[in-house]
Amino acid sequence: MLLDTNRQLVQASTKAVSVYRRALSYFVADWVWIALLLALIGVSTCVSLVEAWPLAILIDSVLTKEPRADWMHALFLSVLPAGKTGQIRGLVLIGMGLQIIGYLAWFGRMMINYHLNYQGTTRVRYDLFTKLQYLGLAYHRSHPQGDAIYRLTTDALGPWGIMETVVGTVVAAVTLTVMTAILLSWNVSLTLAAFMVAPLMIWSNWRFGICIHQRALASKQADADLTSSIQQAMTRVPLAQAFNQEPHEFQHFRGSVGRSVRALLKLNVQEELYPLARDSILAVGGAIILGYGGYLVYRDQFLSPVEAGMTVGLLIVFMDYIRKLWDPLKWLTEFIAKVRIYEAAARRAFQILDTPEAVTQEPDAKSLPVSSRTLVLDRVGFAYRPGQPVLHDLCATIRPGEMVAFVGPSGTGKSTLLALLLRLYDPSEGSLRLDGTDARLARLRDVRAHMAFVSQDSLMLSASIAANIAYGCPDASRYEVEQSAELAGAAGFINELPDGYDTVLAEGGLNLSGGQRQRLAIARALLTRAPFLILDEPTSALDQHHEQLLIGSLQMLKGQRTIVLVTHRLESVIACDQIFVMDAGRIVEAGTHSELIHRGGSYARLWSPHGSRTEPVSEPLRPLSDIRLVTALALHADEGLGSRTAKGREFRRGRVSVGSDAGPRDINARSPVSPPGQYHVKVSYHYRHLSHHRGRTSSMAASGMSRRQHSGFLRLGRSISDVVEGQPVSLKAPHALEKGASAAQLADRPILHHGTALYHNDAVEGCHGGKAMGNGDDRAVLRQPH
Ligand SMILES: Nc1ncnc2c1ncn2[C@@H]1O[C@H](COP(=O)(O)OP(=O)(O)OP(=O)(O)O)[C@@H](O)[C@H]1O
Repeated sequence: MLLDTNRQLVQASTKAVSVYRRALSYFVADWVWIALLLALIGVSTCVSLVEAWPLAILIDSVLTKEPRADWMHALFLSVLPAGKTGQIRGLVLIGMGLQIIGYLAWFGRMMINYHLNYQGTTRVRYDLFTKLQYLGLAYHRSHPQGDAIYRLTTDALGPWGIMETVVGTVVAAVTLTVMTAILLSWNVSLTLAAFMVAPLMIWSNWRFGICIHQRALASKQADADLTSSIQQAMTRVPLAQAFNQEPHEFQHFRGSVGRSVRALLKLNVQEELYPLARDSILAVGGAIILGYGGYLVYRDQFLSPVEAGMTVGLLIVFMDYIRKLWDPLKWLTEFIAKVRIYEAAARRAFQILDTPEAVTQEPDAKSLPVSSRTLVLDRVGFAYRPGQPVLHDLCATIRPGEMVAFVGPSGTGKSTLLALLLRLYDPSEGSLRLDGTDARLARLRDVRAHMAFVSQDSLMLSASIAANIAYGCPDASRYEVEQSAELAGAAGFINELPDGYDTVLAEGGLNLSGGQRQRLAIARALLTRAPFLILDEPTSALDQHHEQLLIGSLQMLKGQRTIVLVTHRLESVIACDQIFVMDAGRIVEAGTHSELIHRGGSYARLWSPHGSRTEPVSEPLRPLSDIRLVTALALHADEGLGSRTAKGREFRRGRVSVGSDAGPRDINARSPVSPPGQYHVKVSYHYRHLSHHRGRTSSMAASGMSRRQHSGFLRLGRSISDVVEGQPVSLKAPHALEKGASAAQLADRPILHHGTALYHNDAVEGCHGGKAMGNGDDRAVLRQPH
């Protein structure tokens, strides 16, 4: 039993020593400053040892006929002039000089102390912050944010506290030894009398030290709880308001404040009792020295004069030394209690540094340059907690440029799988491979650089919209930022804000709607140009119109980027190359939309649980004749350039070329316009005026053919090949295809804004949304040609 206790004690002290060593290691780089600090401490100590001496010399050697003969008096007198007034002046100057040197040394010590404190603590905070940034979701989800903030701000001071306490204690031990030796050399009995109060000092230091330590810890904990509870309450404000829980929240807050105040008060009582006890003991010590020392002076100077006996000057020095003994004694007796407070704080800080990371990088991890790659899930399994797997045996191959979706009921592990793709966790079983390389064997940064992620919660910074979009790509130009916003369907609402892209968002982007935040998050991901776009419920907060726009944009990116989509909105996955249906952590079906519908399994049931949802695609899509788009674009171009009407003109040989990342290409009947998105469009066409005569239209022979050519930006909401008869399609274009107009200037405008009359071959059957130009909600219904 005793052996066990001893072993535990040894283990505890070994651990403590390792904490101290680790804490001190943060100051090793500042060894020059530490050496200077020690030198200044030496100066201060020497000054404090001699500063009472000028008065003693004055009384015992200058203001008497017979100067004392000991070495200290001899030393002082040797530097003083011979005359009494000169000696008095000299002593005044020495006393003043000592005081000034003492203050300067103190000032230097304080400055170095601050410097060391800030340098070391900054290093600890850098380490902590970096570690917190890299710690996995598992850590952050299981620890309150307030706790991390407290450790980073307050506990990070622990290593400096240890450093300060250790240095202070070493200096105190040296000072105490030197003072005791000096006192003993002068007068043993008075020194022993003076030390009669030492046990009391030690006891009071020990007793208050422990008590203050415990109460400081309790107060720290109460403070940390208060910070956490405020931080959590702030995030719950909307919830509290919605459920009328403000009074309850206040009660909760009052409870936390009460606990913090009570803990602080208990600490304050001890902190104030301590100097009371200290001063009382000092008063007792002072009385003993004054009484006994006074008696010794009386005895040695008057009763039976002794040459080397006690003098008034020596008594003054004694009184001064005894007062100064308190500090080193205090340091020594408080050492344990004090260092424990800092040790506890340092431990809490080091706990974070020692937390194992959920995802680590192998020392010889491979570099994996960013490139389009085939992603293979090879029998992937994962468990958050041992023995409770949430993913089982997932197998899939996702080729570059494919758009794939994972769908299935809530809680089946879709988001968990996305977290594995981002390497926020590593699979417990099986592997994820990028072009055959196990993601675990590649550099973490490289794997993550392949992925642009849109999370469910669309986190926003308190910064401008442009900065929010450019978060993952800070070097992006304003034009690129605007293009991403355009693709994500965010440009419309951004341009309507008074400060546009420079609008500064409130914390968490709370001055935007959920859908607007989601579109910004999508723009942010699109801007990174990472080959994989990972989207977790990207349309959950979008209305149907913006959902369509986004899906259109994603389809446009198909082929250029690999898109991995998790969604419950099955309309979004129709165009996916592969749809993986998950249930209870397994992939239970895989295929295209029509394959899965025809199979009549889980997907078909998800799609139409009660047989009520209309299946939108039962036949393979038939593209509209692209020439109609050409004509429509040509007509629109003409409209956009200010012609009052397209009526009265006949258009011929329309030619539209579009510029995309792959370079400009012509659109004609053989090269269908696909996919949707934003294009730089050049339109050239020939036309001639028509004359209307009694309801019949004929060519105005005299006018002949004219040629027009224009260019600008055009946004095409959906691929023409996806247009399904009877379904609304959003064909958006700027109101003018002007030369040199920027994407931002050209806000969404309806291309099909005047109804059928403008368009040939009945491509447009109708248009709702009004005739006004600039109504961004206009939609047209295209009809398949017969
Ligand atoms: N950090 C976590 N620790 C422990 N279990 C978790 C954690 N995150 C999720 N889970 C559990 O893992 C399972 C899968 O969750 P996940 O969020 O991946 O499902 P999901 O299919 O994305 O759900 P939803 O469609 O509702 O978003 C759930 O049972 C969930 O409770």
